[in-house]
Amino acid sequence: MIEKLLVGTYTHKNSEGLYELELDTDTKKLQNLTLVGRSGNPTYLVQSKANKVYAIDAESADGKKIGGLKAFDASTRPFTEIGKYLADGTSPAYVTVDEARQLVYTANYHMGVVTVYKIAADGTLTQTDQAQHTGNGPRPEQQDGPHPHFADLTPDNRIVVCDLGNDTVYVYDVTDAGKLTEVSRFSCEDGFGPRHIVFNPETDKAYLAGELSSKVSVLDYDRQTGSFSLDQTIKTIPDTWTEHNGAAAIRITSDHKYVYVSNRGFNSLATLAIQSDGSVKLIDQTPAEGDFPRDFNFNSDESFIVLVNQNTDNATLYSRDAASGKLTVVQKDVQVPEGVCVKFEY
Ligand SMILES: O=C1O[C@H](COP(=O)(O)O)[C@@H](O)[C@H](O)[C@H]1O
Repeated sequence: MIEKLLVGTYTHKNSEGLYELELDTDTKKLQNLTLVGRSGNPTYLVQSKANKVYAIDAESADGKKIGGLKAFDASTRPFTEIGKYLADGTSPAYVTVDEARQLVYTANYHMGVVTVYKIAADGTLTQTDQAQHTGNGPRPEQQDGPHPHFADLTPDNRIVVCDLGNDTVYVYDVTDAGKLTEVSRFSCEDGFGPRHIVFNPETDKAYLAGELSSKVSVLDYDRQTGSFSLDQTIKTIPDTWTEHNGAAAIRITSDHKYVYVSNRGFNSLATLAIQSDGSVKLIDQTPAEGDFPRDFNFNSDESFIVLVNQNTDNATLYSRDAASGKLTVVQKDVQVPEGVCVKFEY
């Protein structure tokens, strides 16, 4: 069977935007890398059920940076651009679609804002709200101000935002019209650097990746109050690793047995087994087969993982044993320029 996936990239070197790759699950091979959409630094992307793709876009006008989103109709090859939503300043780091409310959320790391857009019937966007974060953290270089890195849905359809810059996880209510109201704030330990979060919607346990600390915290999400409390925190790298590491993507399997985290520095995928009480145990580290694995994702039945290494311009394909969680490298050195986001297509 052929499954298709989209790769978001930086366009600092040889990349020109958004790429499509095929995974042949019979031959266990990634193949046919194709440029499908031109965009500046499309570091994150999302495909809607209506087959539109919203990707980060960074451009410049009159020598100044402008950043935001590009919208594409993904039913053609290459994609057809249907809209561009740019504002002064640096581009966001994350984008997602809220299908139920027909909204799009972005988290802008550099500008410290969360932005909401309404999706029109033709897939184009209109901005409906923006929340400006404030504050900072103890690490002067990376926590000089607020840096929202992630904005996505909770299991009960609120919005959770991970702010790496001020060590805070925010929960917002959102109306169908796309207006935000803050519900709660969870403070991480100093210097944790919350980056991305995933949930088990059956237990309302949340697994929060800390980029700056190379840690995962297990949180309890309370639907009554829309707030988090802390259960457990563990490292995603060995205590003996003293060089730089930044935890990046975190993904949970649909059977809620395993969480995987990419380690940029200690170039690996950490496998965390979820115990019966929802806590996690670090059981394995599988080499990334490249440098700076910023993102990875599962194919449809989660028997494979595709990972992209930003600095070595390559993707690695793993087969995954669902029972043990074990990953086996089946292909490496697949050329993908400056890959930073991996999304399998519907
Ligand atoms: O993971 C990271 O993301 C931030 C935000 O990405 P950007 O493309 O919006 O700059 C990045 O600055 C940081 O270096 C990196 O570790």
